[in-house]
Amino acid sequence: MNYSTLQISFSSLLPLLKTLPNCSSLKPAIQISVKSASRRIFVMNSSSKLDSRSLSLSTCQVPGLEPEEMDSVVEQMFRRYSSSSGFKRGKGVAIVWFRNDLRVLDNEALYKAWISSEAVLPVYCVDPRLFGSTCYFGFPKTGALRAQFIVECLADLKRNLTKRGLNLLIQHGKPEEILPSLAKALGAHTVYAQMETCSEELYVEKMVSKGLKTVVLSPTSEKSASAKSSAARSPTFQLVWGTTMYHIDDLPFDTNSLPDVYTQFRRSVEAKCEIRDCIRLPALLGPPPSIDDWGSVPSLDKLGLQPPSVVKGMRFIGGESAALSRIYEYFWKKDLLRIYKETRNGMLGPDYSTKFSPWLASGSISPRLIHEEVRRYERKREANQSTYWVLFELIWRDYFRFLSVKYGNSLFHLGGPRKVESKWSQDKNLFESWRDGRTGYPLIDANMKELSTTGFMSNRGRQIVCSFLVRDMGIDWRMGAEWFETCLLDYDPCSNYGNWTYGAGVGNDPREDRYFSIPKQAQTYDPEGEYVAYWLPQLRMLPKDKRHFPGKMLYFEQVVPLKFGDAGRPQSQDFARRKTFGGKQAKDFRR
Ligand SMILES: Cc1cc2nc3c(=O)[nH]c(=O)nc-3n(C[C@H](O)[C@H](O)[C@H](O)COP(=O)(O)OP(=O)(O)OC[C@H]3O[C@@H](n4cnc5c(N)ncnc54)[C@H](O)[C@@H]3O)c2cc1C
Repeated sequence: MNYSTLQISFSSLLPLLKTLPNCSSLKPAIQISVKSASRRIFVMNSSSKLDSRSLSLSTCQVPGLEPEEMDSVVEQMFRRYSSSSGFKRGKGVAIVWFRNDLRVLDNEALYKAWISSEAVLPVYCVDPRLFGSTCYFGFPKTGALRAQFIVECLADLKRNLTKRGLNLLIQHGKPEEILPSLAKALGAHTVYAQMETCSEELYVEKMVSKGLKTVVLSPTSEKSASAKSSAARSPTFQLVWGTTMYHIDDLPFDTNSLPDVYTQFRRSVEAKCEIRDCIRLPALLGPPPSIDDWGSVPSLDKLGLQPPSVVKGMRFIGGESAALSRIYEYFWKKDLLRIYKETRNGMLGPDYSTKFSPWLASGSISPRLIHEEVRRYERKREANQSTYWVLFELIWRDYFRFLSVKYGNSLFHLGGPRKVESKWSQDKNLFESWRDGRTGYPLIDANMKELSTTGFMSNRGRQIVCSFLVRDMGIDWRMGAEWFETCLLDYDPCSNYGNWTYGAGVGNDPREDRYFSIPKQAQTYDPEGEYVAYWLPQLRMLPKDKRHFPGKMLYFEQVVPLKFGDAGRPQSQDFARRKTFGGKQAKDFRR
């Protein structure tokens, strides 16, 4: 029997849908999988037991809500996280430069811009450098899947700002050229933005700040906030902290003395800091200054990328509306928060973990809003280890962000924060077999195929493929980290490079140096081989206990002949490293 997946784009369906009643609020990215033999529409139900015979067909949308349900969730959430009280406002025009904070709710930069002015101009710059190449190995800096996700985030941000009486100006080019010229044209007194911590982003901030200093605002300009002052001045550049759950100013230590052990960090912040409430803005923020051309959300073609299509696995929808809907779906509708701690190490389907990371990385949702929702859930339903554990994981995210402040560029260097000297290979063939999912180890290959097909991989999968690349293959960990940078929807420099340095044993904490044995991981986390059979259909015909060890007959020859000892460790930990060492070392020039 032949199966096929039929992907129907929204634009091709739109003329037809418009003729139907009650379809005015349909959203893009509707994906329908059709089982061609029976014409039965198959939509993967994440909470049902996954049947690997049908799994080759299934694509599921995250969040899995219907458009009407999503609209009503977003409306409710916007009401809950907005303020009804009056605010005293400033004068003139302020600009908000959106970067990795593509949201309206709990956005302090937007709040400060609004409160300090009579008119706010929200701006996003499509910076060509984000679509260049990675630093050492020249992979695409932003792969098509993440680009698509960001484009959807921008479309949603524009919609949500418009609903609040504002709009989003989208311009193509470098922020250091766009923002000063906008500030000059509008006489804006301040440019607000969310603060970043890694050097590529800091470099752009520095250039923006330099550019703004060259702008001279006329003291008599009515648009200027300080019209009363007689001295000519430049627009101010104000950076606002906003990426973490705990605010950097509330930490009980200076970031230079951040504990090097996660547990010490966590215990200390839990005991001594409060998580701030979300910032609440009124429902109406407009009108914005008058702009002739607001620009449009870029197409993937315009970014020089092929539009991707997710034919299997999870298809994440970008934007704040989708993020709020996912919280509702995961916490309230499916009640999965209650069991997160037991399910979080899964690998298959949308519901074993929250899947918040792509929205957190793009800033479509703030961790503080997730925190408030967890507390609300605890009050309304129950507090248990699972509700706590989501916060526990978000503290890991905070920790990697603060570590990037403490350790700076060493996070990207071969020796990592501890400047560990070890020899790595850059064997192209080995690396490509890992990247393309051709190592001959189903658990590795399935995970790598999921990554390139969907832009997502579970935390369990990430730890396993990282360990395999660096410990079994002995490959330069930065090759893996840069490939993740290309592919991940949730790519975040701090979490990505922080986790890779841990995986490679060069992180700040020497005790975080773990080897993941493939047989043991397979037995514990995919005992029936469902996950590998989903991504590698050729394994489906095998009995479940053979799917992880198919031998050469059905599968690629294994590229690294591991000799597993009793504990599932290779007999010599340095086996692969010695065998493959000899590749050219990359020059350590990153960032
Ligand atoms: C090699 C490697 C690379 C990684 N690269 C990234 C990355 O670029 N961006 C990214 O967001 N995460 C990264 N992670 C962390 C983690 O794998 C993902 O955050 C998680 O899988 C996302 O799925 P989720 O949202 O369902 O997580 P959940 O299990 O539901 O956790 C909730 C949230 O906690 C945070 N979190 C959980 N685990 C971690 C962790 N180990 N480090 C930092 N934050 C964590 C995430 O924000 C996540 O959304 C990486 C992990 C490894 C081992």
